[in-house]
Amino acid sequence: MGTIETWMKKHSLLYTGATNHPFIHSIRDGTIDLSSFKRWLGQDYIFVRAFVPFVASVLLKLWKESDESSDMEVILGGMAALNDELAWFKKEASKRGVSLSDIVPHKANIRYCSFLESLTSTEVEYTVAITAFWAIEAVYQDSFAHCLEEDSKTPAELKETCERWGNEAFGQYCRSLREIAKRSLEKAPDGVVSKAEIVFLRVLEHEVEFWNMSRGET
Ligand SMILES: Cc1ncc(CNC=O)c(N)n1
Repeated sequence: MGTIETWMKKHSLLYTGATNHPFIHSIRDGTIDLSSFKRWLGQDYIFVRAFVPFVASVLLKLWKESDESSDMEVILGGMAALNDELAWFKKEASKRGVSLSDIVPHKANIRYCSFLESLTSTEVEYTVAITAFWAIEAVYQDSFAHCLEEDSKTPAELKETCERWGNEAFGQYCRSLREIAKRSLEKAPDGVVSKAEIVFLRVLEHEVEFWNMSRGET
């Protein structure tokens, strides 16, 4: 059994907590209030701005540490998509009257962004960073895909947001990242695999905190 498959079984409660959070349920059942959505939008814009340099650091580690040449295209493609994503946040914010330049980062967001920054250190192995990258993307894919399911009551004005991360192409991209992480973990020494597992769990915890914050709970 693959390392990631094992982790998913072992930590399924936490993974489900991150991907079936009450914030996501409230989108899925149409009970979300607009203020929560706007809070999430502004905070996520700040997060994505910190995510870009993190992805750049993954590319740098790949170039230095990995011989798997096709991995670069996948990660570079992800980075290019973040360019569109930042433009989308700006458009969406202006449509909803959210001023992105006035957003004050929330504590949970600051903690998550600092965690990302800590992973950019040259001391952190490529295997560990690519595992985090996959987990961060996979949580959004699985979460927002729930909001697009057959029986969901996602409000029409939130469909576009859910499709951004819940669409099939993003799903395929996440499967590619998982495959890259899986192969890297297979070749890594036990100590690095252990570090990657801890980082995987930290990502899930940060994602749960991020949703809590978006609901206005912390
Ligand atoms: C908090 C959080 N986690 C994951 C993502 C998805 N990655 C890039 O958009 C995101 N936007 N925000």
